[in-house]
Amino acid sequence: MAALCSASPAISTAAALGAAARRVASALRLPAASRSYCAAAAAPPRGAAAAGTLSWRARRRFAASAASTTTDEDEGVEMMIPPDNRIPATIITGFLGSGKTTLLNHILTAHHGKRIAVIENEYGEVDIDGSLVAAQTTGAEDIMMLNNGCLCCTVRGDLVRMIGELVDKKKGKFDHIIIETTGLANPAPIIQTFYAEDTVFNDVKLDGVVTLVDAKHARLHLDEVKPKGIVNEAVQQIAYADRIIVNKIDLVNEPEVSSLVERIRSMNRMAHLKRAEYGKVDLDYVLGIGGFDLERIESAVSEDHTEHEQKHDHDHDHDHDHDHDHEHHHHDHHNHHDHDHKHDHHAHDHTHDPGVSSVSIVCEGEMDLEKADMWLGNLLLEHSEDIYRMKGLLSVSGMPQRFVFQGVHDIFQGSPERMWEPNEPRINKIVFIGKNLNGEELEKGFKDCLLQK
Ligand SMILES: Nc1nc2c(ncn2[C@@H]2O[C@H](COP(=O)(O)OP(=O)(O)OP(=O)(O)O)[C@@H](O)[C@H]2O)c(=O)[nH]1
Repeated sequence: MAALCSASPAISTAAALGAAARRVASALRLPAASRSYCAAAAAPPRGAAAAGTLSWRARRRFAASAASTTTDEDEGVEMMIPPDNRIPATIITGFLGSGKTTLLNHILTAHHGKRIAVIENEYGEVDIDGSLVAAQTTGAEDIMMLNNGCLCCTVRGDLVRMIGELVDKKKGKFDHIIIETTGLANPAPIIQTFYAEDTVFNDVKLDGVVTLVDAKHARLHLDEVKPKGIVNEAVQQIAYADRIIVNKIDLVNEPEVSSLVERIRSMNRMAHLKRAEYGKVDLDYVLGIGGFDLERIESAVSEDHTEHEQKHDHDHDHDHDHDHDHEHHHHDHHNHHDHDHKHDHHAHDHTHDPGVSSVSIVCEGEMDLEKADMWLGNLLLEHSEDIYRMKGLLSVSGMPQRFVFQGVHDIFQGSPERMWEPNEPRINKIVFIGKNLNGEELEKGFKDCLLQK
């Protein structure tokens, strides 16, 4: 497993810290020769495949995303690496009755030219939803049912088997897989399946997690206090989303929607958010979104901030209607050219929800790789259970490219991306979504990794 970036001295240092730290450490700490290429590692989801396999997977992924910068040292591996033409898969989640099937039906009956295979997980139901039967005759290439339990727990193995079957028997006959989870599913283990299982990982890539939120009832579920150790699925579904659809807005008034949107934003500011009736959104909002592609991370991270600074710009996907005013809006990221000093931005730490929140940190300067390595390693070692989602963009000292990364708990992937422009401000950004996040500590830890001048 340590062979991922084996020349890295940080691996041995981090070994003492344990598996998660070691892998994260190897993700950032690279021998100079391979920095431009091999730059990531993944930790195994709990109970998943061996770490060595995952490291290899990670390497393959990153090589695919940074193939143009291969070094001799890695050529042997690179030659084994196919281009990433795996089939994209979208997870549709959302609490019971939030409108998942309605959205699925909308997708299947729309004219998008995509051939879609559907895996539908109905908890304890036997028959396919009536509306889907109609859809089956039009849009769906294949519909498979998982009826005997919930995807996130008892039938994960069935999901793996079904994806395997789809790929074996029907490869080339469909372009996209949509998985509709039960309303009670926690998306985390389902996401992890895409990284942990060879049969899935080799042929299928996770495109994104789309979460439906019932505008009328969501509050009830979000407020529900669960017994110790039991997750609130409604919260989890929002926290892991790449796209959020606040559905059923016809059933509530505007202030109610706005306050719900504000609350959702406090839990996940990385996801795009739209309001809808009967799941009616543009298809490119939900399909082909690349929420798990490193190439898209920068926009995800950037939008997180521009949203707060461009409250009145409605030209893009975000719902800007949240009316809570942050004190930190005043920085203009576009004016960094005018600054010749280090310009730090404050962490946005939302505390509306005592459980899940998001913390975003932006600061200018160059990261000390070793420090960032150790910090992130230790952080994940101690808090990977609480850190649901993480995305970032770093300016690493000595690395000519921008380094992008994303993570889900202890699964971490990162890669050098495009070159920094000569006059481009070296801005580092990181966004966390999770439980019990301490914004101040995170901000301090992140900024302490900056190279001291
Ligand atoms: N008024 C209103 N009803 C909606 C809307 N979207 C969906 N519904 C209705 O809400 C009910 C539940 O929708 P589904 O799409 O079955 O919800 P689901 O999330 O798949 O439900 P489960 O599979 O049971 O978790 C259906 O009767 C839908 O017709 C909406 O925007 N407005």
